[in-house]
Amino acid sequence: MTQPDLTALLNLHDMELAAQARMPRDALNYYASGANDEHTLRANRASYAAVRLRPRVLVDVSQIDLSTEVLGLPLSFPVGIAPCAMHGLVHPEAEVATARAAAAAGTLTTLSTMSHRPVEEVAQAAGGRLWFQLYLYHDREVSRALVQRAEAAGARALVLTVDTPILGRREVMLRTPLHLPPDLKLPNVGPRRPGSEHLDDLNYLSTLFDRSLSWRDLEWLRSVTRLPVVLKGIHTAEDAALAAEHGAHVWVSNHGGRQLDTAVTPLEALPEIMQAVQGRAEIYLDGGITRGTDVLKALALGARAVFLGRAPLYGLALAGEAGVRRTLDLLRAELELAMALCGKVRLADLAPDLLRA
Ligand SMILES: Cc1cc2nc3c(=O)[nH]c(=O)nc-3n(C[C@H](O)[C@H](O)[C@H](O)COP(=O)(O)O)c2cc1C
Ligand SMILES: CCCCC(=O)C(=O)O
Repeated sequence: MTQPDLTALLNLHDMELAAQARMPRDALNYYASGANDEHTLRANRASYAAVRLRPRVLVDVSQIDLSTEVLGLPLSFPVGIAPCAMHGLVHPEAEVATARAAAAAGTLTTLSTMSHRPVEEVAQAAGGRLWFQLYLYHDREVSRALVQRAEAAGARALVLTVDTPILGRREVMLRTPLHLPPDLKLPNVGPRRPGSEHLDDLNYLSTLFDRSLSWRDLEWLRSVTRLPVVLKGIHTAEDAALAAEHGAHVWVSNHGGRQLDTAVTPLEALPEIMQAVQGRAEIYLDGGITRGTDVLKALALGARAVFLGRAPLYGLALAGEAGVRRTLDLLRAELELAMALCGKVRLADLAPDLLRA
């Protein structure tokens, strides 16, 4: 297929529609779907639109600084890439292209355990701008080896996903199951189905995850790594407080509406979480971000940075590294414009008073 004219795609919605028109049906279903009735999937996006801004005027906005830091890593703007499985379904360079684009944009990628490229190769492409997402296996020795590989490769944090003891019920995928190409291996995944040459389906993969995972296992994780730990999939003040007590950072997320349908949206959950954590941990957020004003609202409520799940995948499907770069550049430009129109010149100026109560 010919390369699309990226300059004609003016925003992340345009990118999404253009990508969807080119993607194989089963991959599209896998990327786009949410759980059950997809209420949370839709609500994630709608919750940004429902919040109104209170812009200030007559502020000198001739210089706008979008830079920040996450766990000590400087970012050129507060938007990173969330871990998504299997980038190879839509582009041969897979996670390597995504990591290169993020690094070139001065931000970071979170590599999924379920990636098509090995963590060592992606770490090299990411030039140090890499976090590693962990699904914990029943077999702790397999997980220990994976954690140590990620650490040795140069990942700067471990993102333990805590909202997926069992895969959510994505009914679109039950109707059209994802065909996992046997030639695409998952090089960070340990055990294979006995007697099988390849990892055949998502539900089988999810049976490798340890459903008994609990707060106690954080001690174990600490015993095998010195990297900072971020818990991804926190929805409540109670769990955010526990995360902080366990010395972990907090990634507010409902897994892009793919796990528990009708779960609270990240923007709704953020205020109680900020209140509970009281600065003891860094707070990030993902889910439904497609506009610069979405980023602005999450930061105004206290998130240090936000992450994109599906949007970079659509960029990747369209044009590999250049497509992911376009996704990030569009959002950066929108954020800068939104800051200017709100009379804000640095991220530290963003506070809840920017939003109508
Ligand atoms: C196709 C796909 C695969 C995903 N794979 C993972 C994964 O392997 N690990 C994980 O923690 N989250 C995974 N997620 C969830 C994302 O990290 C993120 O939480 C979510 O996509 C954010 O919502 P957004 O897509 O609306 O930006 C996946 C999401 C999608 C869409
Ligand atoms: C078993 C793979 C899970 C990947 C994932 O987290 C998702 O599809 O949302």
